[in-house]
Amino acid sequence: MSTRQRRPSRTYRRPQRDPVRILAFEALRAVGERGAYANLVLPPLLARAKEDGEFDARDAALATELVYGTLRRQGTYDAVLAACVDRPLGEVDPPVLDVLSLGAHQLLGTRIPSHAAVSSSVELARCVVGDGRAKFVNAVLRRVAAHDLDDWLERVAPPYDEDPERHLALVHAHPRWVVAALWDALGGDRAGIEQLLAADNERPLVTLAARPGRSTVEELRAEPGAEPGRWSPYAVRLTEGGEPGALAAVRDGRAGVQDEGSQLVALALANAPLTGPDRRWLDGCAGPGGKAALLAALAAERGAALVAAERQPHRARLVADVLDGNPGPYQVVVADGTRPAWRPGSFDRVLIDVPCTGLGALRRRPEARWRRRPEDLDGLVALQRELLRGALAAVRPGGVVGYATCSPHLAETRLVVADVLKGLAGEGGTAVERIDARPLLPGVPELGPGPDVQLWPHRHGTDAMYLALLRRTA
Ligand SMILES: C[S@@+](CC[C@H](N)C(=O)[O-])C[C@H]1O[C@@H](n2cnc3c(N)ncnc32)[C@H](O)[C@@H]1O
Repeated sequence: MSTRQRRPSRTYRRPQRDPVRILAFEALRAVGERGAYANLVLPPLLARAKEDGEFDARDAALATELVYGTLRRQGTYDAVLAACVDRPLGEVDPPVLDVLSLGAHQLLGTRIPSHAAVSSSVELARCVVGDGRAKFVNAVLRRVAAHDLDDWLERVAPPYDEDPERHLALVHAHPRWVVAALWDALGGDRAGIEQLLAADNERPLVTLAARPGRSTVEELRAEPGAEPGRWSPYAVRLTEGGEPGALAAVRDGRAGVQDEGSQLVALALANAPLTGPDRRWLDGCAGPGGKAALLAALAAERGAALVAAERQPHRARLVADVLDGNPGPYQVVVADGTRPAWRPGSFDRVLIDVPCTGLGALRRRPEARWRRRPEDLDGLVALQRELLRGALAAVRPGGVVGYATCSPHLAETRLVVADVLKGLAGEGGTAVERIDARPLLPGVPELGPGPDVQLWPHRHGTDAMYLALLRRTA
């Protein structure tokens, strides 16, 4: 018999499974690995967790905050993590990096106590990437936990006076090129751009639009915490959150979830002065159909009909769903606005809400700022010009076109309009005059020098929508 004493083996402890953090990790993986959108990935994951009885409302709120916060501040957390990892972050396995980012957010962006943030991240790592890498996660997050966010920003961001754009990029978690583009569009001093960048990091209230003739603001205000919007007569803001999809009016399509900026764009186009008949309206980039639904309802009140055109068949189907039940005539068509399926001069009013970088809607798409590249602009701007030319061909002389983007990037807003108008002037055919859009957004202050309008999250509480109104004169 051996006389050797056996060392007591360390008893293996199973990792603690935390459904909230596992779900947040799954959502981050879907966004990072499959290019999914957090606002689309998260709701079905949350619904399943609730159905399985794993989640209550507080768990859902925490999971949402962890996913949105981690994605939104990714650039800042990457800079902090890079200072705590002894190899380039690109060499860290993406799932491990997701665990680290989630941990960094809990440590630096929430009130979760440091010990709980580290230990829950280590347990998560044990569940999803294994015990070996959990040790690495533990070591890195302990380094992160040594400082608070302000301390870290002083360490990783250059002083403002040395490099203002990089400073703001790290402090407010935006890519540098986005800071530069937003600042160009906004103009002004440091205070304005800081307010805008900070507003981009706030989750907006859910806003509903009561579609005229189908539901009323009074009906929607019966919801707990519902308040009238700030600018649109059809808007209701849900100040206590909740699930808008559960509301009967939203479920039946009589109301929709729609930012007030989008409502204002549709309203301004609908109210822009024109000469001659006002019966045929076109939404040339209609999918998924938010503005088309408001326009179709307004058109119905005035005895006009809306054609809603969309190039992608699956998005055209979404438009058809949204318009179903509209009280007046409408048609949904799959059509490419650069090669119109209608005769020139067919419409009295045309909205062209073009595909864009979406830099005006960063509040609701937390990952978008990191995914977009400045190179994306080339293709988008070329398409935007083509679509605006197509819209001007589609409207009859005397009719109006609204050119809208949910980006304030000057290359997508003023420069597109200026380029197209310059081109038309050289051609000597179609003639266009600009309409001052500002009086068509009554009561809304600080819309810019005109004649176009630019809304801003920090000034108006809306997405940064842009609208130029053009009337064909020949
Ligand atoms: C910014 S979204 C429009 C949002 C929509 N107006 C709303 O309020 O729900 C732009 C839409 O234009 C569509 N699109 C892109 N290229 C197009 C084209 N050449 N012709 C028509 N639609 C196009 C995209 O598929 C996308 O659905």
